[in-house]
Amino acid sequence: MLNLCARIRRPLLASSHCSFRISCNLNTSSHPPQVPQPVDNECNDFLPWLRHKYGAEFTSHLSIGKSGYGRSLFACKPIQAGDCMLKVPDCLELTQDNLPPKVSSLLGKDVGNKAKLALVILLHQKLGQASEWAPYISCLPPVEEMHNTIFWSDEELEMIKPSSYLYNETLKHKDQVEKKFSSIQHVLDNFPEYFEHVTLHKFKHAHALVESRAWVGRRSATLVPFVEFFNHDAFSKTEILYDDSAQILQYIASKNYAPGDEVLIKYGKIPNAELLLHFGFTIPFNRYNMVQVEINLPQHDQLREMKLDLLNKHTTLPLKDANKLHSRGIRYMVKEVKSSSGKGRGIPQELRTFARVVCCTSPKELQDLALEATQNDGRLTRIPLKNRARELEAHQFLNLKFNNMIENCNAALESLTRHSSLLLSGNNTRRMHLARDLLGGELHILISASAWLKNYCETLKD
Ligand SMILES: C[S@@+](CC[C@H](N)C(=O)[O-])C[C@H]1O[C@@H](n2cnc3c(N)ncnc32)[C@H](O)[C@@H]1O
Repeated sequence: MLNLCARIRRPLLASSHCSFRISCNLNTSSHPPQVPQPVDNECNDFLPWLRHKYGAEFTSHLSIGKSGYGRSLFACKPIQAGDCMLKVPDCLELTQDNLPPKVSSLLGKDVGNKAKLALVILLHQKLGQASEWAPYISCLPPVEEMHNTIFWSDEELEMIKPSSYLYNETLKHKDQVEKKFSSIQHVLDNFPEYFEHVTLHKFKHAHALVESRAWVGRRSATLVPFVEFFNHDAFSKTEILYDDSAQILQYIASKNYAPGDEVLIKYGKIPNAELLLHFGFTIPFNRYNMVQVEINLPQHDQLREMKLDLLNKHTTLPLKDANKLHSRGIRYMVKEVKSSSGKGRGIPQELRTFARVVCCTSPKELQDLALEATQNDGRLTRIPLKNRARELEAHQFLNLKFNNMIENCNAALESLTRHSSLLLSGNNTRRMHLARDLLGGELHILISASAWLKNYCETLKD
């Protein structure tokens, strides 16, 4: 997996799950909502079920309604900053432990938490009204309402091709889910009473439900009815704390809410590519966006081996496996560069190092770089190349790369605009907007990086 994924490895909703004691002023008396909530008739059975199962106080501060993001949680009475809006005991979780032991025992060690939780969903779907979780299971969105890129057709995926990270991750993800399905096939066959008619398509749906709704529990992935109706706001400061001794998750308001206000939480610092992959949505002007830049050492470069060797010895890049570089190039994640004349934060130092090495034309230059690295902290080209012409060339090389990406992105966005009138189905239109949001965000980053590089090159010409 790329760094991007590793860093925010919580496609399951990020829970703080920290050991923390806090005194809460959760009022345990049951109040009916003081203001009408946006109506959600499909949840008619769910709230009474929830209150019956977990007590009326569970929903004393928040209630379910409809928002522009699907179902959402709304304040049903005034909430002050610092109030505990919701207390969730461990017992409210649906986990892999809900699989019958005879099913679990047949699952191989290679079957992960998410696949197991997907099986839990499938099992309860099959049980229908006989399942004690039926009111909750029936509230889960159907596949037609999900836009995670794993569900996009080849044609739809073409729209996001210039976003090489998302495009490649989607293909990888599809492949992984298919492999997971193969690894549980024998279990599905063995227990038709639970899993009859479970197809790859149904498994993908259940798996995507887990990815977009489950929390990383202390032991495994967990689904938490009601809690999963929190939608994402990158600016939300709602605190999520875990009281170890009481084994209760607590949601602490960071601001005041009036009855009827939508209450959102922050899933994490998630760029649009990840939001689209795991949750099926994007946010405009997402400040966590990143673009993947993929570059390679030209095959015809006579100094290629020497350059590879140098990069392997003196960088902390994903260069450990030089074969990877041979075949696929190196991938860097680039963020927005805030100021075209500032320090260039956002263009990774390693990317500039790579460009400086690529542009060397003699063994002597490479040896000098190696010497400089050993004389300093062991890392390559921490300072600009002494040879200004070469420094200029390296950054022009990079800028060329960025400009090509800008062109591709622009062309894709133009094509989306041109074809928008031809797209008739609802999903297509929605996905086209998502693709536009994604590419628009990436274009913004590429332009900012290119502006910085252009400016830097100008300073070298002075
Ligand atoms: C954990 S669920 C939240 C409840 C969900 N809205 C529902 O109707 O069940 C996550 C899903 O909600 C939607 N969602 C959450 N935050 C969103 C946002 N800021 N913009 C658009 N969709 C959002 C996405 O479909 C996402 O996969």
